[in-house]
Amino acid sequence: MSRPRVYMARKIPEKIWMPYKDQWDIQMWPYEDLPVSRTELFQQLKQADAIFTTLTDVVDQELMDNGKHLKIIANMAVGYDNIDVEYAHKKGIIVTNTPDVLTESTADLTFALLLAAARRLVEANQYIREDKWTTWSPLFMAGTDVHHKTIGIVGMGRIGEAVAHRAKGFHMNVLYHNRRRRPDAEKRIGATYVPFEDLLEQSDFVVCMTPLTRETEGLFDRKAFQKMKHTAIFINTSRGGTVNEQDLYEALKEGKILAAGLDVFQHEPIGKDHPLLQLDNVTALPHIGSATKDTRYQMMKLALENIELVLNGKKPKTPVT
Ligand SMILES: NC(=O)C1=CN([C@@H]2O[C@H](COP(=O)(O)OP(=O)(O)OC[C@H]3O[C@@H](n4cnc5c(N)ncnc54)[C@H](OP(=O)(O)O)[C@@H]3O)[C@@H](O)[C@H]2O)C=CC1
Ligand SMILES: O=CC(=O)O
Repeated sequence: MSRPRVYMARKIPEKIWMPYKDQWDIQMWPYEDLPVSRTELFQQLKQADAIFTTLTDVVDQELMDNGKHLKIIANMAVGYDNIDVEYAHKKGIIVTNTPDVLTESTADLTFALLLAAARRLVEANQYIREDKWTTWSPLFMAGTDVHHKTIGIVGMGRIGEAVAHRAKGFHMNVLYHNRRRRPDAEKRIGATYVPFEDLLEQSDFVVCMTPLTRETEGLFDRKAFQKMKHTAIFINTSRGGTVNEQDLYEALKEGKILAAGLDVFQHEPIGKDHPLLQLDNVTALPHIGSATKDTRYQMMKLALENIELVLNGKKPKTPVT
């Protein structure tokens, strides 16, 4: 009997896929630091029973129509906005993601970014490297306090709640907004549910932690930034598409808000000429929310476990429904 064909759209360490090498006919894109080309993915899909994707791989109708044997798309990410899930389901293709295993690492990074933006860590580091440090002075690199301030989390899901736990450690007042209230999380954390506009008006730190959907696309626009305090700091570790970047640029430039910490951008990767990088009050990271070795290995393993289950006719651990 022929082995199922599994296409890995990104090179991952051998130790992760080795356990499957006798069960599957594994084909792999040969580069770790370069996304698979669309042409290659299109070709590979003709024969693949399963594909392992990352968030850089757009899997749309045209590609799926080419996947005559395709049973599962296993995305190595909790977000799945790169995949047309509705169409996959119509065709009976299972889509899986990697929730939970990355929650704590992403919350750590989100809070680190919040601290870095508030206390101007990157700017200060750059200052010393450029040999500009001459003396201590009373308001030199003076930032914003985090402790005892109000944090507003838009998207109080798995990662949002983990961020809230960290905020509590800093004695912060936690507000949140979701489409649905979460009384369980309110009790666990001591968080308060508020309408979106109230969250914007009352928060010292506004953190976006929603998935990118039709509803959240461009959620943070001129109107939203205008509602925020002039002293507010905006943090985004969800997806760049939730923000209108032109509006954010103007809000930061005109002092409508104080600063931003961004791990994600509308079109990634961005280059050094990106308008937001011209502003000192932006702390920017290259989409590294879940980037610890342990977490990334767990994400890869979970994606492969999902493939194994589906190819063996079983339910995957973490299906996207
Ligand atoms: N920067 C990085 O490297 C990483 C980024 N991410 C991003 O973080 C996102 C969240 O992950 P995770 O916490 O696991 O996901 P969850 O699904 O657990 O949480 C998402 C939350 O967003 C809320 N939400 C959805 N739509 C809206 C809306 N229109 N308005 C307000 N709230 C909304 C949901 O509540 P409700 O349905 O009630 O509205 C839910 O509570 C991922 O989708 C991904 O895009 C994740 C990991 C790493
Ligand atoms: O952005 C990362 C993810 O897992 O989603």
